[in-house]
Amino acid sequence: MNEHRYRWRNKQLREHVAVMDGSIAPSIVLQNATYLNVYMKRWMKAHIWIYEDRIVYVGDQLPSQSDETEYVDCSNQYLVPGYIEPHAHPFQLYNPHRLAQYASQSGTTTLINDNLVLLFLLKKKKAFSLLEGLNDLPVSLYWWSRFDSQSSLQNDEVFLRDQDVLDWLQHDAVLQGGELTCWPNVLKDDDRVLHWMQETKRARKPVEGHFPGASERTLTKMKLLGTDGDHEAMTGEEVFERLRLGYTAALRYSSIRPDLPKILKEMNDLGIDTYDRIMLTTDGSTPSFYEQGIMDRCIEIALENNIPAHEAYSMASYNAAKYFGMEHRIGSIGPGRVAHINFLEAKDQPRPVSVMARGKWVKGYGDVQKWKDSFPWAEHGMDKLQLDWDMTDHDLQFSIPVGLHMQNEVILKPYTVQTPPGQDEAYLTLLDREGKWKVNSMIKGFTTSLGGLISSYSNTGDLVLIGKDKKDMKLAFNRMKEIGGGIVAVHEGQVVYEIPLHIAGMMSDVPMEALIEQEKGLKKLLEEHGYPYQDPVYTLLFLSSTHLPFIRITPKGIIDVKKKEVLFPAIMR
Ligand SMILES: Nc1ncnc2[nH]cnc12
Repeated sequence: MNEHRYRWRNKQLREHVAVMDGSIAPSIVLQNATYLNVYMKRWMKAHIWIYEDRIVYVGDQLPSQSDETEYVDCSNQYLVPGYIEPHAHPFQLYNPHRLAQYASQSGTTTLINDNLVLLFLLKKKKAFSLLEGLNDLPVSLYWWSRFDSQSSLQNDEVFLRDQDVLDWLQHDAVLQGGELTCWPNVLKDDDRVLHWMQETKRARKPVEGHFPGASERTLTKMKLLGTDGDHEAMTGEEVFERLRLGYTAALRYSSIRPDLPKILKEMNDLGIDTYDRIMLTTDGSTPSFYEQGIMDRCIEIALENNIPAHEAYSMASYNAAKYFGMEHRIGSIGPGRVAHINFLEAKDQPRPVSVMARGKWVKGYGDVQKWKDSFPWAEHGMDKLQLDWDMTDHDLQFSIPVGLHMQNEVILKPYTVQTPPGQDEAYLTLLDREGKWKVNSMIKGFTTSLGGLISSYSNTGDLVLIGKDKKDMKLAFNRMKEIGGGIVAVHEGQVVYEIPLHIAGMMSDVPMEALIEQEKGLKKLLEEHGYPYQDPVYTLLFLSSTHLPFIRITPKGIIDVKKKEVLFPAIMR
């Protein structure tokens, strides 16, 4: 474990003190800086000394020793702590490495990431070595430990072994337990998850909820069971309730729920003016949503809604650091913290002109840290998808009378399928990526004309097939298999669009800017074929996710979410 990523060794701590004693020169001195002191909620002036990856001094002294020291005159800039994304899903077609690179350019230099995809794709040992490997970046990547698959698997009971979850919870890179997308089961009788929640608290780490539309009673009961935070408030009222009950509330601005402006207006109308337990999150937005920025964009929206600047910047830094019990390391400009610092031209312009991450320049001033172009995913067991089986016509026989009717990108209601399929109905198949089982149904509201679309990107990593033409659907499968995983669209016998996902069929390894264009192309194609909503990638992700109402297609079969009942089981191929 290269621990220095999560803690400094005694030798390093002694060096930091030696810088103060003047026997070692600091690496960088940020001179005449106006910086946000988040502890006292005020802008102050100081010289800030950096040594390697750490802030070692903030005050009016300059170092006696300074050969090799880089002096930076910050007199006409405003310095704020590096931004923290407290609730990242680093696999929405992008991968953790590319997301971190891209996020750092707009000042988000700490991300707390969902481990769900790692649970599906890697055994624990491999996952932990991936976490170490991802530490080659100057940003701070932390993780959370999931307690459920968020779907209904054939092997649900062995998806998460007790000891594995406990090992995840103990890991230095893991800062929280959850998110609790399985909260109804916990409330009912799932003592395994309840045990893991208690183990999380014993480790002095918070438990994150997932309580959309939850009543006061549910929020209270989940508090009694040990939940600390929730990011699902969609109104000012729902934020008020969470704060009143002692939750930390992350306000969301995401591709599927861009609620932040509305929430802030309603919070202002309700007279909420206590922000210490407020964070901001983009909650795993799909690539093109991030063109407008990440946490910097959330701060900008807060400033536009009259949130005091020192509060807005703290929401995206210090408040998150405190929530995770990490304020000794991240979230502020003070001695001892990791040198994540954003340099602004003005207090009301959160998009930094320069970014320092772990004491290295990653944007703007100085010799900018050159990112390694890509990450050795194959060495970490996440290579291209290799299927050793083929689809047959037998896979495309549809007899189930119940289909999934889209109410929006992600809410699905059951309906009685029509024969022959109606204009806005399409065949829907979920195929096991190992080729063992299949589930056939219909989907209403996804497309009115597209011959075939396949996606190896899904909640469980199994293959989602949608289309109006069975030949096109098979062609899409063959092309996806040929390119080693991805999203492929076929129409009238031709491949009309594809997004390669060469990291285990789930993630792309192209730079974010290119991926954003690829996603835009997919959205345009699907719009031309009658997809009526804004976020098709989320539709593909959540078709098999049982944390959303009302009906899902999952590895176990067609599931009634509320009743947790298998309406039509998966069939072995
Ligand atoms: N619960 C979830 N799982 C995966 N990705 C998500 N993006 C937003 N919520 C998510």
